[in-house]
Amino acid sequence: MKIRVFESEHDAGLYAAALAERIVQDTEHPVLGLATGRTVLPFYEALVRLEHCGLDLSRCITINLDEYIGLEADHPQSYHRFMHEHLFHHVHIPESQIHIPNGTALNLDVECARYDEVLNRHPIDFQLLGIGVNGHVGFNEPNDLLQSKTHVVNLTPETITHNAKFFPDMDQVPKSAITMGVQAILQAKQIVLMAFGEEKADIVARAIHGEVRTDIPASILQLHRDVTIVLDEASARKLPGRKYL
Ligand SMILES: N[C@@H]1[C@@H](O)[C@H](O)[C@@H](COP(=O)(O)O)O[C@@H]1O
Repeated sequence: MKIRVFESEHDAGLYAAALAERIVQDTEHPVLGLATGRTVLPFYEALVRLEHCGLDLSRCITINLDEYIGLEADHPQSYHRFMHEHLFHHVHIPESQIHIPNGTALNLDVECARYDEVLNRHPIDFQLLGIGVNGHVGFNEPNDLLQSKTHVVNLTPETITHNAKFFPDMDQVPKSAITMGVQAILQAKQIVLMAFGEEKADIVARAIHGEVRTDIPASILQLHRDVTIVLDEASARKLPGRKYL
């Protein structure tokens, strides 16, 4: 695992986007596995700037990690909306090359199988990840086991509470989601996990340096041969050898 610590989220985003840029330039039909969340915003800002400076993203196929169940695509908190607002509206990736799970599919089992087909056709070259404060990646929540395939997941009370601040009241906070499983994540050629802020310091240290455990899903990344962890000082402060700020 490579660990890179930056002074600002902006610089971290530039670095992570430069890693994606290299893959995009070197691959005929690059497949980008994409994530949502506040943490990855500097990555998308940097990627949009790179495109404006000439990087050709039109050959990219994008596959998002997850989506809430029950939110329409245009709901302000849907991951569809997030991705269009922060990336797809600003770059030239054809809509037909964009893949996000459909959280309003009538048959969610069929939707999960459809998504796995997409993943089989397009193995991921570059997988961007954030990390939940409980160690989840995508919405692979802490559990006794980790599911390999795309699946429906009941969000943990911790995740629901964490998300509540984005919704007007508790009733509207999604309680379940569709998420890619750990197989497609681990099969990505290269993985970049970003984390910022004091609240992630503990889980980052446990995921990177602790045991590989299903109750810390991100720890499974220790098994992958090409993972870069992109941090700021605050999220890195509990890593061995770093001074407390
Ligand atoms: N499903 C997403 C994850 O993919 C993301 O990593 C996490 C962290 O979000 P943030 O970056 O806002 O802390 O949020 C959600 O739970």
